[in-house]
Amino acid sequence: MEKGMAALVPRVSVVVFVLKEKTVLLGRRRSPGVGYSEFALPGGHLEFGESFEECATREVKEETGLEIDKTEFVKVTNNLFLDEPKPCHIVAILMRAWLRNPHQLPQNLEPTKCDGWDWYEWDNLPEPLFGPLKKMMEQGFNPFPIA
Ligand SMILES: Nc1ncnc2c1ncn2[C@H]1C[C@H](O)[C@@H](COP(=O)(O)OP(=O)(O)OP(=O)(O)O)O1
Ligand SMILES: [Mg+2]
Repeated sequence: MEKGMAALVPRVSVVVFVLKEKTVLLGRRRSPGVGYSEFALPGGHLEFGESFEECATREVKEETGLEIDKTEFVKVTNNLFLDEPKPCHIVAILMRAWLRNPHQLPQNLEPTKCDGWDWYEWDNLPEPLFGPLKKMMEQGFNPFPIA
């Protein structure tokens, strides 16, 4: 490999459908890079030694202040962003969870990364939606458990 060139490796991200009644929590991304200005789920990179549930709990807390409960795995996706200025390959672990206290409000704790958080119905999602999320929605995925 050329000197000074970072190795390109896949990374693992944990992203969370935080569910409240019939809605899911989304925020508009402000961090430079993939999904800039698009609506996406809270989440981030899995840290060394973490379980998926621990990572979900930590990322949601860091980004929104919300405490989640009943966190469970729903799906894994393989995401290639090869045409980006900084190409990346993300294995996304999608989790779902509910609020520990249904009255707790989301806070925008990382305002350089996100415009703010709000609840949206799955049938009426905001645009522009982050690519991987849009694809899942178009394929008929639904994050809510079957009643
Ligand atoms: N729904 C999704 N499907 C696939 N990939 C996603 C999804 N949501 C986010 N990602 C990707 C985008 C990013 O490349 C990656 C990490 O998320 P991101 O929010 O950018 O990290 P972060 O800055 O919050 O975490 P860290 O501080 O751990 O790096 O996950
Ligand atoms: Mg994040």
